[in-house]
Amino acid sequence: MSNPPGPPRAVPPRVLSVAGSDCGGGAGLQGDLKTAAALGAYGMSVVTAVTAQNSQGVHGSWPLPAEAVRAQFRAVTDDIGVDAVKTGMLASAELAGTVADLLAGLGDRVPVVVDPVGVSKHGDPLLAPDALRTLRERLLPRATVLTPNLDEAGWLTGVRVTGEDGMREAAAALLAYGPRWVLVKGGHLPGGAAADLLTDGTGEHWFRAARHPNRHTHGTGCALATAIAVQLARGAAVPAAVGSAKRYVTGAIAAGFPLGGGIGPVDHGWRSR
Ligand SMILES: Nc1ncnc2c1ncn2[C@@H]1O[C@H](COP(=O)(O)OP(=O)(O)O)[C@@H](O)[C@H]1O
Ligand SMILES: Cc1ncc(COP(=O)(O)O)c(N)n1
Repeated sequence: MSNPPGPPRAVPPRVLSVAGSDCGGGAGLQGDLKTAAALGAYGMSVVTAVTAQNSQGVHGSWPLPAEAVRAQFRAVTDDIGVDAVKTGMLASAELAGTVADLLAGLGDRVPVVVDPVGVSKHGDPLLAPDALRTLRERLLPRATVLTPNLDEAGWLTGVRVTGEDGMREAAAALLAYGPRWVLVKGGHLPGGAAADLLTDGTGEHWFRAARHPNRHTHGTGCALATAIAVQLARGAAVPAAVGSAKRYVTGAIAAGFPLGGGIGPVDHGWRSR
């Protein structure tokens, strides 16, 4: 016996994460899918690389063939469709170029949040050094929002950021590569506040939260970027999307918990506990 047809169901915003797999579940595509689910979106993933990592560090990393990345992307976009994309770990110059090509095929309508992941919280590399140029020249121009932390802003621009003036200088240098907006994350600056600067070159928006002493911050940047993508997928303007994502990640950091013997994960599901 089949169910009688009901009213059409609302479809949640569709968010695609193009990222590395973190088997430990805190960052990468696992963190992205948890974030999307926590915020009521439908998450999908294109795996760029498999990593073996946990709270103590990254113990191995295996990029996928470009063909596998293309096939995953096409499987999603040809059938299911996407309302926003988030990119994270891209592993190599070849994969960064492949992803840039795929995004170009998507057209300009779909917002793209580019998190230029370079190293893990433990300092382990997640991107080959020769990928920098491809990232800068091919990915950054397609970004609706680019979300570097201070180290990433430093290696993308050569600006050493040690304070809020340096964040402004790095943001201006990054805008020259073509992203529509830049969010320089000040999470690693010393001081009592975790302050992030959002700009499109016409003004500044500062997002400040009290710095939480919790050391369990694995996955902060991934959660923030995906939460921005979720709000953009819903049609929010960029400043509103970042404000909402900042509130989400601040709560997730405050609730981060000790799993493993090192840096534990943020709590993606904090709002439902
Ligand atoms: N201890 C903390 N307390 C509150 N917010 C933080 C803390 N650490 C980082 N953040 C915030 O988390 C977000 C991610 O930033 P960050 O940790 O710098 O990124 P990444 O994970 O890329 O290194 C930013 O909004 C930043 O301000
Ligand atoms: C697959 C993958 N992507 C991104 C990060 C960065 O997250 P964090 O900076 O919290 O280590 C990571 N560790 N692993």
